[in-house]
Amino acid sequence: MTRDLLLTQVGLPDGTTADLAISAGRLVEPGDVNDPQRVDAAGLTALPGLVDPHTHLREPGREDAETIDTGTRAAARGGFTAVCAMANTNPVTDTGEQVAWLHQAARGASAQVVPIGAVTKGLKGEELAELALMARAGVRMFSDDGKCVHDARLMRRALEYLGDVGGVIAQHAQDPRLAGPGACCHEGEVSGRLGLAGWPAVAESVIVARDVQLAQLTGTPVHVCHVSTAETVEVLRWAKAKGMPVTAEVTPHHLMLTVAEVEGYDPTYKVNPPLRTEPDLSALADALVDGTIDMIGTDHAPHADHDKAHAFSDAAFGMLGLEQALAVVVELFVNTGRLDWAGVAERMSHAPARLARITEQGRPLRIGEPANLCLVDPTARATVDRAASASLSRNNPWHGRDLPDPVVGTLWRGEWTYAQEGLL
Ligand SMILES: NC(=O)N[C@@H](CC(=O)O)C(=O)O
Ligand SMILES: [Zn+2]
Ligand SMILES: [Zn+2]
Repeated sequence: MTRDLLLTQVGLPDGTTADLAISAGRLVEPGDVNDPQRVDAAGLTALPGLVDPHTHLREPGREDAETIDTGTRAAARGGFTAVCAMANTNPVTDTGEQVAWLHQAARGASAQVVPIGAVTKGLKGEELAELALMARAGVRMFSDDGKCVHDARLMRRALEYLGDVGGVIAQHAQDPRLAGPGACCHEGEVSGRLGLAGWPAVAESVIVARDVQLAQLTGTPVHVCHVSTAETVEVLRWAKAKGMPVTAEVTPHHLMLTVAEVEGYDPTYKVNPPLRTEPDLSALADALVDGTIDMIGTDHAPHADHDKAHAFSDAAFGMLGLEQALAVVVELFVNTGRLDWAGVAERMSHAPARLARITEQGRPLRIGEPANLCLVDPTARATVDRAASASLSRNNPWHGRDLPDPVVGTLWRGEWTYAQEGLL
């Protein structure tokens, strides 16, 4: 049994200050703790534990890039108490057995691991995976992420099946014909000048426009992964105004970095979908603030050096995300006054927990609730050092940048999964 805990004078998302007491993994009345460990939290803010709707853990199959252990330690370092694990592992999470394996393998991890099931067998886009058996094993979110479910008929059938189990499909929206083979850079002036195959914005928004209508038709919700363009924001705004069942996420990198990063041909900045333009970034930011985009998804995509250290066109797609996600959100939205802490908690904890139907996460910090929280120092800053990461991989797009360094501690079920030196 871990020791009781008392966090004194901690700021809460609603702007008030209180003492938070924790016993047996739950928030309790401050009078109900016994000989607690005391932490002076004056000046710090407590957020509900962050929930990532989109993480690549790489285990099983690519344990040289990330494992459940290292990936969830990176999550804890970033303030996350739950991560939804994408299905594009080897083997793919496309059966009930594979879901059960992941639940078992994640015992002892530093955060809750929520398996996402594949929509199609082997992510091949040809026949449906064992949706009902995975649902029986507890899966509610399904995705072929890395690949788009591009066959409209298959997408419709998957949505029809999932209606009965209360599921949702998270779509990697990329028309494979419009973003043809080799497409690796936002189609525009930069791709032309650098001689890189273009990935046009419209390849994303046409799939989103189709999917929101399939969601409407079937009544089963669609979630749009890593929204990257102003055109997609327009489609989402229209779909939500019509009451179509759709949610969407945006990554920290699509909010802060533009295609200009690609000028140096550094494969660290090769990601799917590609980094876009300033007008896209401002449309994405406005959409996150006004609720058109519901939440942050990190798309934490670790890759070993030997998969990244190639010519830009040959390198793997993806970048790390868990450890600096909150830092980027603080810099862009809290420090500019565009979101308060309650707004951050909604977009990085409550909304993703609702999406993934994780009942014990994304809860308000109230007596009786599970003690999942992240302690934040709103003023701390640091220069990011990719070597200091808990991840096994080093493809960190924030390396060398001066950013907020907000997370000082993370508690999952009342236990410290991360605590900055000197906190305890
Ligand atoms: N985002 C990426 O560039 N890569 C992801 C797949 C994905 O999210 O599409 C990966 O698995 O590496
Ligand atoms: Zn994707
Ligand atoms: Zn992904």
